Amino acid sequence: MSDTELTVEEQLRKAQTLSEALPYMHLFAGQTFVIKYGGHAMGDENLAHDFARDVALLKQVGINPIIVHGGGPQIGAMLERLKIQSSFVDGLRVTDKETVEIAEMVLSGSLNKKIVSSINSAGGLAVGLSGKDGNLIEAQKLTRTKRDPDSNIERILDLGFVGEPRRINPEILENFEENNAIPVIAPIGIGPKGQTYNINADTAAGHIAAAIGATKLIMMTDVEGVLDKDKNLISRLSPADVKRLQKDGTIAGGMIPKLETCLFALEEGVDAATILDGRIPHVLLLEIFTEHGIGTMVTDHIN
Ligand SMILES: Nc1ncnc2c1ncn2[C@@H]1O[C@H](COP(=O)(O)OP(=O)(O)O)[C@@H](O)[C@H]1O
Ligand SMILES: CC(=O)N[C@@H](CCC(=O)OP(=O)(O)O)C(=O)O
Repeated sequence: MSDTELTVEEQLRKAQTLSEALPYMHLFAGQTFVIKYGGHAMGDENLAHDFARDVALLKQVGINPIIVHGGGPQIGAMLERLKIQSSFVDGLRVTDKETVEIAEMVLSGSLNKKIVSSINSAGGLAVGLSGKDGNLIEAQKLTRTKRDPDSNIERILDLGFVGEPRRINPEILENFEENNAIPVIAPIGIGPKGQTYNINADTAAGHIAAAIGATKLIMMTDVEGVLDKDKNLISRLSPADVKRLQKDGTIAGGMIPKLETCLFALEEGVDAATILDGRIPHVLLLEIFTEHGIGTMVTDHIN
């Protein structure tokens, strides 16, 4: 519908919404937000288009958005096409030599470029890179342990080429900021011997947010936010709440690395970490520029 077809009330409401955004624009100008764009959130063409426009808008109003993207479902589809089996432990893909090659190809290749070109078509200046570029994400093999409930013995799980960031070198991102560019980062890390590591995108986003002193970490996924046992949305969580939900099994699968990352980011000085429903059109704008945020906010400041 064009603006001329709107009633006066509808036009006024539009103007009001824009005007309400002004204090947030002032508040956030010059701040850096790390936005994790999940593989599930990027499935729908219209939503992907909205996302790209929102990111371009953030940059236009003086916020510095840094995009870290996932692509779990897209890696899964490629593995299936190639008839390669895949399994997950606590939301992390067990990654052998063949799988890490596919993960890198999908994440740093077509998927990264799709997001870049979509933001550029929306008027932004996006540049794609992986954690290997500029040594952005130096990684090491992730070690995960699990306690056997029967024997109470702690076992080391071998997840193959799953990495965790060891050191983030954010200098390359500063160059992007100086040139008004929006970095779009694929979560692939480089090991000490040049190995390629597959890093969970939430984990990569959290480490990048911590290393650059981001104000906010925003994670876009395919659920409303964190749900309780009765499937009701939990709007705010303290770190202690997260630990309790983890212990009683309310959170599982992909929500585990997401919330672990939120806790890590808060400990490292990020103000707030928010999990948002990427299925809602323009969810980023709603979260950032309106009084009532949506989704689940993990924060130390519970009032
Ligand atoms: N308590 C919970 N609340 C919400 N989602 C949960 C919860 N526990 C497990 N999940 C699962 O976590 C998923 C989100 O993680 P994931 O699939 O890795 O998303 P993404 O690809 O966006 O990173 C949800 O789709 C849901 O299946
Ligand atoms: C180690 C690990 O699990 N890596 C992930 C990387 C992509 C990712 O995290 O994508 P989403 O955010 O869309 O889930 C994977 O292979 O699926």
